[in-house]
Amino acid sequence: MTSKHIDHTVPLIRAVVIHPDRRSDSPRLASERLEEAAGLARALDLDVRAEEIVRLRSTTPATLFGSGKVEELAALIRAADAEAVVIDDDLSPVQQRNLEKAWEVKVIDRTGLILEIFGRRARTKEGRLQVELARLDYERSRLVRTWTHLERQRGGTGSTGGPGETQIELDRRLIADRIVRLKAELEEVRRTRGLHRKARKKVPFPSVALVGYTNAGKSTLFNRLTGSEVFAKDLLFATLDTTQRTIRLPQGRPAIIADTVGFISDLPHELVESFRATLEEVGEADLILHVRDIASTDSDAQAKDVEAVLEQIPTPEGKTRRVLEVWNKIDLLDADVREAVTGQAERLAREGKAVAVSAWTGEGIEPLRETIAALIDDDPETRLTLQPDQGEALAWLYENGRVTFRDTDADGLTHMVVRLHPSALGRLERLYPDIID
Ligand SMILES: Nc1nc2c(ncn2[C@@H]2O[C@H](COP(=O)(O)OP(=O)(O)OP(=O)(O)O)[C@@H](O)[C@H]2O)c(=O)[nH]1
Ligand SMILES: [Mg+2]
Repeated sequence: MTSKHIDHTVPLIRAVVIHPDRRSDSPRLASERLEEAAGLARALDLDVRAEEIVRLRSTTPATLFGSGKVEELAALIRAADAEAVVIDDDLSPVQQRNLEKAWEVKVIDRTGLILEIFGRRARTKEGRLQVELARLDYERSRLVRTWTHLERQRGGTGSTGGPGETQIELDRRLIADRIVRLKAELEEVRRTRGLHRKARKKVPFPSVALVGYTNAGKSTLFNRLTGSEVFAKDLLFATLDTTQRTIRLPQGRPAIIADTVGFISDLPHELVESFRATLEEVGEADLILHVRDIASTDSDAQAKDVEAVLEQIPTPEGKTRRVLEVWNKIDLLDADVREAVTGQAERLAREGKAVAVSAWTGEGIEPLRETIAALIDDDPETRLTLQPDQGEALAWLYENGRVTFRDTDADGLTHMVVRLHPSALGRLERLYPDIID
């Protein structure tokens, strides 16, 4: 008899990933999409044994694929000795259950997969609540057992059959109750965070938000710009929670920079909804850095997806949205392509539209910092006159603004022109009202 103490490592769940190719609805290459789906599966620690693209000319309501295809895939699934199948599409609860029955494996669809990944990655209280809410929303509509059940059941007693009617009703009520409680809790967390945000607004620093497709290199760039070590990995949705740091831009000007959750095509609406608060924060940034993996063959389609999400985020009143594209990973490009890309970026950089960098090697980071500084440095100039004894105000101005002119006249009066963020100007008016011309 083997002792259960010998092996503590849980073997990875063996899986097959299937991308139903509908062709008409997306210009993306099916192979790119399949690769991405496999990446998502691996992000959930699945052992991807086989990957398959299935052309879908029409959909079968009961099983998505036609019966011949279902059988064909059954053979593939058996050959791979798979325990789970990922369908890179939305499945109705009925389709999901029928496929599970036909293949005798756990079946998970794209939304379910993304929700599971988010569930594992969430670290902050708000992140966890957001994901939990999104997951309940998804579950409510289908009432199927979630992934975690499968993991718990592994090696267990096996299936006990579908839940009965009363069980489903009970589940439904439990979910509804839980949603109400979660919403209240989330509201409370956000309320306190809202207060924090207001407190932060008093800091006269412009804010920069990093956004982009998952795996584009946001966290790597964040680390490069801030000298910190946020978790960055070749893993889809490595980052879920927003991290903020203060950076010094050229001329010593400070800015707050935020790393955020990545986007993906067909982001489940449940998630967009529950991450609304995070996205709203992005909308409030003075500058959005759209980080793109320029070496990916899917780069343009990814950019369009990100832009589509950005469009849904409201811009606060009186603010114009400013987006700078950061073309990342140029180190991965072949010399000739790279030259063309950097040349194009240089032309766009003059208009403050794009900068080509490698967050990995550091190439292009200095020009990026300068472009960021130039873009957020459009604070109005304020003319000031300081009395000889106002050294404290002088220090304050250097600390909180950018001095563009300073001259002391024969009477000892110091005349200055200082660029000040509106909130800094507000503070200045309260602190030293007499020095503004
Ligand atoms: N070669 C190369 N790899 C890079 C570069 N920037 C990032 N990477 C790699 O790309 C992968 C993803 O990087 P992350 O910084 O985690 O990407 P992210 O956008 O934060 O991803 P999520 O948080 O998952 O949305 C990691 O393996 C990085 O090492 C780059 O400039 N060049
Ligand atoms: Mg990240």
